[in-house]
Amino acid sequence: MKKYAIIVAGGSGSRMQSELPKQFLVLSGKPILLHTLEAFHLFDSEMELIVVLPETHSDTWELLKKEHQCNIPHMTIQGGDTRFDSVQNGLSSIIDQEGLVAIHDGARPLVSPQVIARTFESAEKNGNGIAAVALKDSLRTMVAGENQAVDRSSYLAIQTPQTFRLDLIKLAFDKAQGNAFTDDASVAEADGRKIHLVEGDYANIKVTTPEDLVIAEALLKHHKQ
Ligand SMILES: Nc1ccn([C@@H]2O[C@H](COP(=O)(O)OP(=O)(O)OP(=O)(O)O)[C@@H](O)[C@H]2O)c(=O)n1
Ligand SMILES: C[C@](O)(CO)[C@H](O)COP(=O)(O)O
Repeated sequence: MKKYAIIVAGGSGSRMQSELPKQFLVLSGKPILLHTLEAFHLFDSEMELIVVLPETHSDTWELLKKEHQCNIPHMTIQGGDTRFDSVQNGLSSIIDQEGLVAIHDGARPLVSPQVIARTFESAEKNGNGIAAVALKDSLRTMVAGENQAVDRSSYLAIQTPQTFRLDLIKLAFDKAQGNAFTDDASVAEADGRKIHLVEGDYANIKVTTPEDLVIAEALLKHHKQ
């Protein structure tokens, strides 16, 4: 089946508190977004890659691509106000109804070929494949201003890629009410789909706050050894 990847990099990175959106920051000699793009190209050089960018930063990406001699073929499109809107723009750019599409955060540069493969295998078999890992910390819930322990084995941390049969995820996004979904599995679930989890990877972090830059840089160096 034909494979696509939508790499969403349309955010402003407000929690990173950096003027330049975090996906363009350089780690281990390359912009975060370029590490992410390379991970998908390395997994399958035939896959169609779509990069979603902030409205105000298509020039930034063009300059970075030149500077880092990026020759990976990919299409770029404009993002929206929320992650949901950016994914929807990405999906609308795909004319095909048949195929599989991985949706991945541009801010997760450490995704491995094994994790990408697991999500595609599950999507081919079950309609979707969502990367997830067990929690390492204990959890508490807030109830009426008070906190109380919960059983952490009842919860999982959800990552990307989140990979789907193209027709199913396009339909789910078209039917979705509002844009407050924090991930794509929730959109598919709201359309009545059973969600199929596959093993993610603790190294597949989402670069979100400043200390994540230090962790991601160390992991990237370690991966290249
Ligand atoms: N309107 C948006 C918002 C987010 N994203 C992308 O979705 C991924 C996960 O979002 P997050 O880590 O929250 O990124 P930001 O929204 O940029 O960060 P923040 O919430 O700190 O502002 C990122 O790769 C981000 O670029 C997007 O494509 N379009
Ligand atoms: C999609 C995601 O990375 C799965 O963990 C996450 O939900 C994105 O959340 P954010 O608030 O947009 O960073």
